[in-house]
Amino acid sequence: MPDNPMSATGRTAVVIPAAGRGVRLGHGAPKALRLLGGTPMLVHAVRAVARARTVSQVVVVAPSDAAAAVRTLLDEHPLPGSAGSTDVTVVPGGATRQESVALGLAALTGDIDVVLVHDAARPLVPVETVEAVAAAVRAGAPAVVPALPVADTVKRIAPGVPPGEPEPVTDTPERALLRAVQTPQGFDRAVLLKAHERAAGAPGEGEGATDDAGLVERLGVPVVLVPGHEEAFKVTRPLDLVLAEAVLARRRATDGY
Ligand SMILES: Nc1ccn([C@@H]2O[C@H](COP(=O)(O)OP(=O)(O)OP(=O)(O)O)[C@@H](O)[C@H]2O)c(=O)n1
Ligand SMILES: C[C@](O)(CO)[C@H](O)COP(=O)(O)O
Repeated sequence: MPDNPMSATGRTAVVIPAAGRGVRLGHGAPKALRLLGGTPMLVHAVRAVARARTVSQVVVVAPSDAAAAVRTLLDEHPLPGSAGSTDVTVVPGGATRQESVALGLAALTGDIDVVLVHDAARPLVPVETVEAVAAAVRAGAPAVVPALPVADTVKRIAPGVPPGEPEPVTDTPERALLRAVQTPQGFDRAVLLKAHERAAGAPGEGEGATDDAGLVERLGVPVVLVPGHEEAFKVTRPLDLVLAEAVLARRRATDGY
């Protein structure tokens, strides 16, 4: 039986780039292996996406020197309930997020036609967000991104200012037209593969793209936004970890999470 009623053929996979060092979070193990509520952040992220009924394969992209350790870690934390049937593959990552995602894409099984890319650093994404992104791709959008309005006013600055120098402002984009984007970002598999192949194919092609949708935009393929979720925030700096611990404690107390 297909994993989603909208698809007669393909299945949905999630690639989880987890090969970053977590420099901005500070010293310690690679960020994905840092504990959140006593459990590695990566385990939370895998559970979060595998909870989605539509997801049948998860590819974890591990730090290149820790792929075997990550495999062991995931075996020690089996997926609960019906998520237990999800196929979880581990591959070694690359030097950049973009390279790591490309390595994850190479490990997808042949029958996958919808791919979500989800940061291990967003361990608390609600299952509803994962399902909404996958459903929008299944409904025909080639690239779907969860996003939230921006709370701060954003300034653009001139490039090339040395660190420590005052940064000259060039303009103030209209805030109502800005969105902060999250993951999982969802794609038609062929579109995402083409975007990554183009980025890897020529020097400078993928430069400056900080997310996968940015690479797809460079192909001229339309990208659409769906509502993101405040709890899908990225654990980047130490204060984010404090917030993540608080959200997790609340879920455990109120939802039996
Ligand atoms: N070479 C890399 C770099 C990043 N990532 C992953 O991409 C996601 C988003 O990256 P980020 O939050 O920037 O993580 P880090 O690169 O670890 O953070 P930092 O820049 O502070 O070192 C994370 O899940 C991270 O593990 C990856 O798979 N491979
Ligand atoms: C993909 C992303 O999470 C979307 O907001 C973000 O661009 C990743 O940036 P990072 O600097 O690699 O954390």
